[in-house]
Formats: sequence, structure tokens, C-alpha cells
Amino acid sequence: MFTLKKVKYKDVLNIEALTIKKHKVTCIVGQSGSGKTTLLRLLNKLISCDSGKITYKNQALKEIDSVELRRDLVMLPQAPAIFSGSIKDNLLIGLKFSEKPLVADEKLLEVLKLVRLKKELSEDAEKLSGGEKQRLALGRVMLMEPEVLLLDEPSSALDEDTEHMIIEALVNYSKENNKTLIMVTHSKKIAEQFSDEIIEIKDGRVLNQKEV
Ligand SMILES: Nc1ncnc2c1ncn2[C@@H]1O[C@H](COP(=O)(O)OP(=O)(O)OP(=O)(O)O)[C@@H](O)[C@H]1O
Repeated sequence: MFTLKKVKYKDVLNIEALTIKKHKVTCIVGQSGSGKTTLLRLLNKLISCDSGKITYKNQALKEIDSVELRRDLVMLPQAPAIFSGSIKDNLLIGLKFSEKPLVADEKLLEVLKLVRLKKELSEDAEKLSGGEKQRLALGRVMLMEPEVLLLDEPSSALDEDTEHMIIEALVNYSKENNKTLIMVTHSKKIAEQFSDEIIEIKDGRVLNQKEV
């Protein structure tokens, strides 16, 4: 799905070769500051590499229109934005931005259940806790049903039990719907348990890529 060859980005990333497979769960692990977020941003074309080549579905990423690309991929940043308004507004905003058809409340409630958020659609989103906001943002991304989900520490604000539940639900959802899930995580335990492949980054380089 993605291939990277001799990719350099400033002094931050220097990747000889890397492949990320379609329909798999790939976890990216590594110390803080090792370049994990930068890698996701390169894949999402938020930034471009200084040299080397990245391809997506065998096409050079630089030749793919960013708007087209983002119909396929959605990235959830480490600190996702929550907008003033209700939970429903916040769930629908991703669909509105990407000009996708809106969905009925029933579907929204299904997604809330999936991310284990026991709240009413009408509740004020800004009053949610940090972990609840993170789950709401994850629900927003899942609702957009992209082919590829790029998630930057989607469970960093959650306790271990909730984290486990959410990641499990997310992985099941991805497998059942043939999604490609690329996820940065601080947790080696989560990576070992849920991924098909683990990419370990150290000082901007791929230290290890292994099938689990
Ligand atoms: N555009 C940039 N120019 C220069 N340095 C950058 C740029 N973007 C990121 N960096 C630096 O690159 C390093 C890697 O950043 P990155 O956010 O990718 O790390 P990370 O592995 O995701 O870290 P964390 O786990 O703490 O989120 C950091 O030292 C950061 O300051």
C-alpha cells in the first residue's frame, strides 16, 4: 500500500526502505522524538520528503492530489480538535468537511457505543474529559470510513482497561471492514497484542520491522 525508499526529511527521518501493507494493522513504536508523528505526516502528505520516494497504491505520493488522497486516508492527530457544540455536531463535522453524506442518529449512536462513550448526542462536547474527547474524535474518524486510518496515539489519554477495549474495538472494526490501520502507540503491549506488523523507529531510522 505504502512504500518508502531512501526517504529523508530534514534531520528528523532517514528511512532506507519500508513497506506498509494493505488491510493490516501496523503499529509504529519508538521513543519520544524518534520521528513517529513525522512519518504519519509524510504518509498523509501534510509534509513532503526532501529526497527519496513514497508511493501509495503504486503511485508516487507527490503526484496524487492531496484532496483525492484524503478521501482515502484520514489522520487523527495526537491532540484532536473538539469544536464547540454537541457531541452530534462533533461527530458529523468530519463528514461535512469531506463532503460525504451525513448519517442518521442511529449510526452515530452505534459509533459512540463502539468507542465506549456513554453520552447523549445532544451533550456539550467541550464538557467531556480529555479521554472522552479523544474517543469522540476517534468516533468522528471511524464515521468517515476511510480506507486508511492514520492514528497518532489514539489512546494516550485513556487508562489501561479503556485503552485495551478501545483498541480492540478499533482493530475489530478495521478487520471486519477491510481497513488499513496505521497507528502510533507508546504501548509495546498494545503493539504486540493487536498488530500484524510492528515498525520500530529510533532516531529517525527504522530499527526493526517485524510481523507479529
Ligand atoms: N518540521 C520540522 N523541522 C525540524 N524538526 C522537526 C520538524 N518536525 C519535527 N521535528 C523534530 O523531529 C523530532 C521528531 O518529532 P516527532 O513528532 O516525529 O516525534 P515522535 O516520535 O512522534 O515523538 P512523540 O512520541 O513525543 O510524539 C522532534 O525532535 C521534533 O522536534
